[in-house]
Amino acid sequence: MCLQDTAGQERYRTITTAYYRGAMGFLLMYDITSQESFCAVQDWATQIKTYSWGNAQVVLVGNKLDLEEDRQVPTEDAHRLASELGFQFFEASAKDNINVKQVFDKLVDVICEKMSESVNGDSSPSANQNEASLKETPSSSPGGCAC
Ligand SMILES: Nc1nc2c(ncn2[C@@H]2O[C@H](COP(=O)(O)OP(=O)(O)OP(=O)(O)O)[C@@H](O)[C@H]2O)c(=O)[nH]1
Repeated sequence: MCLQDTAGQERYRTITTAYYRGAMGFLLMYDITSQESFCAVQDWATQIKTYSWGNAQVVLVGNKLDLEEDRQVPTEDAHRLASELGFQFFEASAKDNINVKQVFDKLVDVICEKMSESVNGDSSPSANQNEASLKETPSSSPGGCAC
């Protein structure tokens, strides 16, 4: 398994999209103490849908669960957005090692499920199909985000 950590900053966006092609899965992370980072999730999802292979799987992860007292993003909002986008969803803390293993296990699981569906002829992975796994942009403003 090869893991790439792409830069989250806007100015590196053109570079990071080059890494999307060929990726079988994505961990799309936001910070539960930052509404701004959550508001960017929809944009990242669109980027992934545009530049990745059609069968790429995504797990949405709200990080910094150890900072519950500073939470700005309600779990329900993120859960709703993940459902709308067709993503798995976890809250985690890299700092306190909460749900870190589970996040990676889930991503590998969903990738393997998709691969076995492909082998069984339910879908075929090919570059830039983009329609197989990633749902279209939700019609309404996702997750009550005010951005
Ligand atoms: N409290 C807490 N802080 C964290 C956690 N994960 C990361 N941080 C801190 O958040 C800051 C940003 O972490 P990074 O790993 O640089 O975040 P990033 O999203 O990779 O940043 P980019 O390089 O812009 O993509 C650092 O100060 C980390 O120490 C966490 O689970 N809990």
